[in-house]
Amino acid sequence: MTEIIDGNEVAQDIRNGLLDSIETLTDAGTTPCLATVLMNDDPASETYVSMKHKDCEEVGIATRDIELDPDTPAEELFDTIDELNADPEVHGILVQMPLPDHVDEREVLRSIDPAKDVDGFHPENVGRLVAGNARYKPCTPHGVQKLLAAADVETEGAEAVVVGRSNIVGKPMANLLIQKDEGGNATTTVCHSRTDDLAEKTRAADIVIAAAGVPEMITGEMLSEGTVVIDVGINRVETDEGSELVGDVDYDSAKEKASAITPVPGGVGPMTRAMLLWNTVKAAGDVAGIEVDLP
Ligand SMILES: Nc1nc2c(c(=O)[nH]1)N[C@@H](CN(C=O)c1ccc(C(=O)N[C@@H](CCC(=O)O)C(=O)O)cc1)CN2
Repeated sequence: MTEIIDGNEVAQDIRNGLLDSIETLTDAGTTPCLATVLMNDDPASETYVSMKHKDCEEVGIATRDIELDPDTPAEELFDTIDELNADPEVHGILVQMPLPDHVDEREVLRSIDPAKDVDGFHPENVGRLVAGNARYKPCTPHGVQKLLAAADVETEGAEAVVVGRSNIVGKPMANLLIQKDEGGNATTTVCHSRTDDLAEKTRAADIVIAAAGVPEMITGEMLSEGTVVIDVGINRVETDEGSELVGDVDYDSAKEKASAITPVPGGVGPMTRAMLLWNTVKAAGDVAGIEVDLP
């Protein structure tokens, strides 16, 4: 029987597990607060940002919602970030990706105060992660670790294959998997568009994490019996019946081989949002000097 790892359920557990810490912080005068900056008019990004606000509202995290027209000069975005950096009531800042072409994404990430960088994308935070001293684990890979733990998947000693080498998912995911921590100690291979014989690599894996951004590219015949399959892809594709969300895994054929698999939607996506709340509560705890209990 293949286990379907329910991301909505695990994310709800994470949100519930944050409630006491949020209450403690709020009672001590530090209500955790997340500021989001949206500078694109992609409907998917708008959906993600509004879901993040709804999640915050559900658990008692305050929010600031900043929307900039995609044509806004980059300087205005930097001024906005400077203001949020200086605002003592804001603990976490998230600039929704992607950004318009005229804005240098790296410069934007560098301009966020690393202590408020709840995405974990600032070079200082990337460096800390790689060095095994993470301040904030990036939300999607951290969410994947929580999903694996919820499904009792042992990473220690496992052969893990990460398909994709993005800065948001592939690279930090591989880094977390090789750390000497819980959810790490895996023998990890990173595959990408130049990998020779991808199927050979995925067939040798105990855990496959698909994060290539290519709809349904990992099929059942690329997997061995009993593989754990985590699908990070979120691709909107047009079908005869209209548009549909699919992952980077061909769910039906992969499910035939997998011992456990995440669906899309309802797998990794909700966890990305839950771990953002986690990082925001951590950020507020650090500011308040209160050691919060994190689930
Ligand atoms: N600053 C950031 N930008 C982006 C990130 C990020 O981590 N930080 N990741 C992705 C998108 N993303 C977060 O913003 C994200 C994607 C999907 C979901 C989600 O909940 N998906 C649902 C389905 C939602 C739907 O119906 O469309 C699911 O999978 O069940 C949340 C966050 C790019 N940008």
